[in-house]
Amino acid sequence: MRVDVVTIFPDFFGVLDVSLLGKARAAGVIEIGVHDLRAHTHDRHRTVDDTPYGGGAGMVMRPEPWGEALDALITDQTTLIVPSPAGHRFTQLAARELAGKPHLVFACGRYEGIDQRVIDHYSERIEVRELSLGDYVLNGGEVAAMAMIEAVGRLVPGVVGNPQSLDEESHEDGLLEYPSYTKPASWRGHEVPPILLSGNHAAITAWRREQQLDRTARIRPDLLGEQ
Ligand SMILES: Nc1cc(-c2ccc3ccn(Cc4ccc(CN5CCCCC5)cc4)c3c2)n[nH]1
Repeated sequence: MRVDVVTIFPDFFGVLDVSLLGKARAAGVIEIGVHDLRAHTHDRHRTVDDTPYGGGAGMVMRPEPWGEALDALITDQTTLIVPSPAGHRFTQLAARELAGKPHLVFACGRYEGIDQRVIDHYSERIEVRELSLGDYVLNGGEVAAMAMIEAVGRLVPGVVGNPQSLDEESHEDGLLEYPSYTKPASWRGHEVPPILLSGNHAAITAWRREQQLDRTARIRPDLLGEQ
């Protein structure tokens, strides 16, 4: 898989070299390119924003630099992802879908967002997904893109050491995960649930499923309704 990111803060993505994805990059499983949007401006002040038509607070990102930057990256194999507070909710299902794509390009906006015509233009040519990380407003798309790149990247075969662990984690089966414990068996008066020390794997599996259902009902009843 190849991932390209366009942003006015390219240094923000330096951390990808040290995280789990750093190993994936080194292994050649994932290629990540980070591109400075300002390299596609041609005025003295390298302007990427301007005032909104129709008035309103803040500034909007100009379409021309985006068009030049994205034209240099996009092919018919590309899925363009535009983080946005007004996007579809990014979920584990979306992460799984995106993990199967050959090429992702993340357009990280700032200010009050990107001129809508950029999304409209590329939607005529390739798959474009406006995706929200959650119901809160960030200052730009970079944090959202970083989260999405990590959630997607870890699902790409060869990135995570133990693929089975991916099957047992939260949201993979639509439920929250069961609680986990490790040594010591007793810690500050807190004991590990005895079932987990029993060696009875059928009973342990049943207990873990019950914990998933109980936790999901308590903490995320919406997930049960959506199933
Ligand atoms: N899940 C999530 C993703 C983001 C996200 C993603 C990308 C960008 C690019 C810019 N921002 C900041 C911002 C601030 C305020 C608004 C609202 N404003 C209302 C009036 C009309 C204009 C727009 C929109 C964008 C971004 C924020 N936040 N949260």
